[in-house]
Amino acid sequence: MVKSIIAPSILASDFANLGCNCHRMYDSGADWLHIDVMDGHFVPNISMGPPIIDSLRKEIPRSETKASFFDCHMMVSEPEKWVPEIAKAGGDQYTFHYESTKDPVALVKLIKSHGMKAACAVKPGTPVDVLYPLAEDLDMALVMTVEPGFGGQKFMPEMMPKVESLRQKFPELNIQVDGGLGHETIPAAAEAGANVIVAGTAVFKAQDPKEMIQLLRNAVNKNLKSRGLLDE
Ligand SMILES: O=C(CO)[C@H](O)[C@H](O)COP(=O)(O)O
Repeated sequence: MVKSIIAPSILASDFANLGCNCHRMYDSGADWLHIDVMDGHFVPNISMGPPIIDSLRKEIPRSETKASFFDCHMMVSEPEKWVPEIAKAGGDQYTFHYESTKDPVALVKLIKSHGMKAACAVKPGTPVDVLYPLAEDLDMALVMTVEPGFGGQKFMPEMMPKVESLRQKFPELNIQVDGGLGHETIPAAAEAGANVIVAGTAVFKAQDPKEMIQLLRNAVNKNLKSRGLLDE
């Protein structure tokens, strides 16, 4: 069984008011915060790193009763290098790109040995079957629905067969989609079986983030229910 998980991407936040905006997301019903770490090498953009995660963790301590999960999407070369620092800064999940490592199995072990959940992402040009041998050991698979590097891009519906194949093969796996998700594109992602939705622009720029988060959740729950997979 799986749950709907809505993870606003803080890349779309006003960085001058980051802490405040993150509280607003959790207060609006977000389950996770999606934290995009970019190194200017694996992707053509630089965003944020361990010092910002550390500050956010001080602002949003881990809690049994309130949402506080930090989902760190590592768009970096040499992902092995940053595992200890992200763990120390307060990351809960470490998503590396399949394309960025020679030894994904060893990397999954390293991430888990640092007390984090391990997830693996594929870029649009990477076939999803590279994830199949890893899936049993992963806490989540991420199917990118834009080329990684920038927020506000157009959703790629042609990635949906990847999501559907993963859901067919691994019914209980957390399957995340990231890039261009919002009210027009959520039906396709939900129908394909995605249960973890990253949305930056759609949620942060919404007049009512709470309403947007609920809209995304409703679409996911409807599909999971129809598959008999919804963890209520
Ligand atoms: O990983 C990312 C970019 O590489 C972002 O998380 C993603 O693009 C979300 O932003 P938006 O919802 O605005 O498309």
